[in-house]
Amino acid sequence: MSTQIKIAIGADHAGFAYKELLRDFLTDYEVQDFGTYSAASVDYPDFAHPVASAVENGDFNFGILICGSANGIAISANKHQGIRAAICWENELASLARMHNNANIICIPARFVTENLAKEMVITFLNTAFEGGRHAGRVDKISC
Ligand SMILES: O=C(CO)[C@H](O)[C@H](O)[C@H](O)COP(=O)(O)O
Repeated sequence: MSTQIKIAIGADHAGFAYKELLRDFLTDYEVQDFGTYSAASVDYPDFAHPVASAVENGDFNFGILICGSANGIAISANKHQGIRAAICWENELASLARMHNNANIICIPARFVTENLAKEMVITFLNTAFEGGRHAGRVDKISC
């Protein structure tokens, strides 16, 4: 059952509409909204860091972050030791981010993907397992 999976979601103003959409779409999951709560201009690190911390400390299984390009949120989230945040703009990338990188946050570029693709990528991300094997040692080497 996917109901026990806890997801932290956050966005800046560029990702606000997609954040609202995805939060309401993920009815089978326990989702906590870390903001932003309007389309007013904000700074993406103010939302990326709380989501990353919440995943890093184990309170949430996965994070979803959304901004315009996804670069700012990914750069911010990946400052956290326990975070592997992957920018995805095709469904296969969402799958590979889990299978090969054991990514725990999906970063979505709202200005470059459709709403339907964002939904599809999130479902793929949440339902794809890490393959381990040859990828496990590589993932272990990421931390420095
Ligand atoms: O990654 C980003 C910044 O590095 C995001 O795309 C932001 O959403 C973007 O920079 C916001 O731009 P705006 O012109 O202030 O709307």
